[in-house]
Amino acid sequence: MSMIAAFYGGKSILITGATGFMGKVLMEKLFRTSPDLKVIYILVRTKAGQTTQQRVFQILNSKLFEKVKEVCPNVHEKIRAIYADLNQNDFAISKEDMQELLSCTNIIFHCAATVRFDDPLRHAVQLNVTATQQLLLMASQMPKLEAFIHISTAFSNCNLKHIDEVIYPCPVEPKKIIDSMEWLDDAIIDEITPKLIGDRPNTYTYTKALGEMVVQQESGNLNIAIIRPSIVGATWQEPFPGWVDNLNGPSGLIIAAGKGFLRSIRATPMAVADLIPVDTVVNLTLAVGWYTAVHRPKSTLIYHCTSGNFNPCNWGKMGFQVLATFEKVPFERAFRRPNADFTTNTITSQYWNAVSHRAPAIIYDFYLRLTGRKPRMTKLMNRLLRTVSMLEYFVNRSWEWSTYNTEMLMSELSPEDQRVFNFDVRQLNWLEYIENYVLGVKKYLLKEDMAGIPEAKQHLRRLRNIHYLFNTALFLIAWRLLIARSQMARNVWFFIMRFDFFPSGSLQPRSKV
Ligand SMILES: CCCCCCCCCCCCCCCCCCCCCCCCCCCC(=O)SCCNC(=O)CCNC(=O)[C@H](O)C(C)(C)COP(=O)(O)OP(=O)(O)OC[C@H]1O[C@@H](n2cnc3c(N)ncnc32)[C@H](O)[C@@H]1OP(=O)(O)O
Ligand SMILES: NC(=O)C1=CN([C@@H]2O[C@H](COP(=O)(O)OP(=O)(O)OC[C@H]3O[C@@H](n4cnc5c(N)ncnc54)[C@H](OP(=O)(O)O)[C@@H]3O)[C@@H](O)[C@H]2O)C=CC1
Repeated sequence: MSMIAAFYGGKSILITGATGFMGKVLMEKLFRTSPDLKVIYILVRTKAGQTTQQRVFQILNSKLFEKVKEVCPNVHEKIRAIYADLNQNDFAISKEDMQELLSCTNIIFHCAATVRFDDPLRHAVQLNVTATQQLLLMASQMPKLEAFIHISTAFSNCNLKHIDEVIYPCPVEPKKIIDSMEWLDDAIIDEITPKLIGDRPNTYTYTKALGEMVVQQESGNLNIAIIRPSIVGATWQEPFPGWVDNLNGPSGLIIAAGKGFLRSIRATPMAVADLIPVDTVVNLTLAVGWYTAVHRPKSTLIYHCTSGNFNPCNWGKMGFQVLATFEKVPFERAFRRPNADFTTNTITSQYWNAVSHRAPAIIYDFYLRLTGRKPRMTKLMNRLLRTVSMLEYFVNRSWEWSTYNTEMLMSELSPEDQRVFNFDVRQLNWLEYIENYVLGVKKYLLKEDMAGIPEAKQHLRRLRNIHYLFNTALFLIAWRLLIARSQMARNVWFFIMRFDFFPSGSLQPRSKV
């Protein structure tokens, strides 16, 4: 019997960010392994015209939850969606709901965050720092609370090369930052943002670091742990391989490369690609929840959930396998044949951006205009290049994360728990994982049917022929222009013709046998 699964039985669990990528997998695993849990409270806002209930309904009726419905048929009754907006005071939670949360919650998993790299500092602070502070305040009023698990990121200190399982202080105290956001206007905040984030690449990593400081400073008597995942990717094993539902991290780039938009990216092939499957992160999170509540460590423990030091894979190997998978299972209606490559310096990268990204987009838009349609490719390409430029920081560096606490926890688990809540990435086969990832992107993100593969292959063959035709035409035009203008080119041309059409040493045409 799994001790961890048994621990969550009968518990009331509060999850923030349950509608997000990681939150959904966390809920799924909890229901599947501990169907006798009492209730999962989730803080949900309304979005895209959907009420909180409609959002929950959609999640529970998705493919991800198919297995859950078999083991926990009354899952609808065990999930309690509470309207909340983490940007508001007291999260805009009603008094009754707040009362219930304060009096019943046993465990908190705080997953909600803004993960956008380009968020204005004010918004990123509000969600990643102030909301964390407010949630801690709520937690301190929960008499039954056994553990508070905060999800951070392994990149909160990406300005360092070697990162230990400790909290590194930022120069300006989070409280001062929170206060200043209240009275500074947006223009001034924008001006001071680069100074505040210092050598971090974006507001996301900076505010996640501030969030950790808040957790440390406001922990009081709470049992707290922090989990720092690296780049979270599709599921490895559970509930099935390859599940993914958003474009963050590599997923968006896999689509862009598979559809033929992305042809080149400035990346270091030998740099470690520290990807971690989302189900691995969730297994560690649940194990940490159990350990923190049961063993009550004296201080806040930080767990690195990374793959690099256990089972390293580099971007070169990963990119190669992504391309190999496109050969077997191409995406439908590609713009160009998938043929992306890595460049290692800024000048070649700019060259390829002009030749392989911007020029084809302009030509295609010209064609759209000629055929009376609205041009859109240049806009799309600009957006893609902006996204790529934001991710480049992470594909041109390697980091080392110490994993002492994660390894300690692994050794504390019973063999059954090590199996059910497996977070040992040494067992992960990267080539198989990447193949399933690409397949998952095709099935769950692009919603493409496997039956369409022959047609997709046919489309790629057509694109290849157009490519050859286009190149041949381009060559002939260039050559014709050259011959018209240069005597030397004419001489070379006649020299070649002579060899091709006349036997050596004679001026008689070669007989065609
Ligand atoms: C040696 C041999 C080599 C062999 C060959 C090599 C071949 C190469 C093959 C290449 C194949 C690719 C394989 C892998 C490549 C490497 C991948 C590298 C990824 C590295 C990621 C590192 C991130 C790690 C950071 C830390 C981790 C975390 O803690 S946080 C989680 C990560 N967070 C994010 O990823 C958020 C990023 N996103 C954003 O910040 C924003 O979305 C944005 C700024 C990127 C865009 O903002 P904008 O306002 O312009 O757009 P938005 O409204 O958000 O969306 C507009 C449209 O764009 C789509 N979109 C959104 N995000 C992405 C994305 N990440 N990629 C692509 N597209 C995206 C979005 O859906 C919108 O579309 P429409 O709705 O159609 O308009
Ligand atoms: N994905 C990754 O690669 C990594 C993620 N992490 C961390 O893991 C955690 C989960 O990330 P992930 O699941 O990928 O992120 P997602 O963007 O998929 O999910 C974010 C969640 O936060 C919720 N949220 C955002 N703003 C609000 C708000 N104002 N009120 C209520 N809820 C809000 C979102 O709700 P809604 O659906 O309404 O938008 C969503 O449920 C984050 O803390 C992130 O920093 C760490 C390392 C890597």
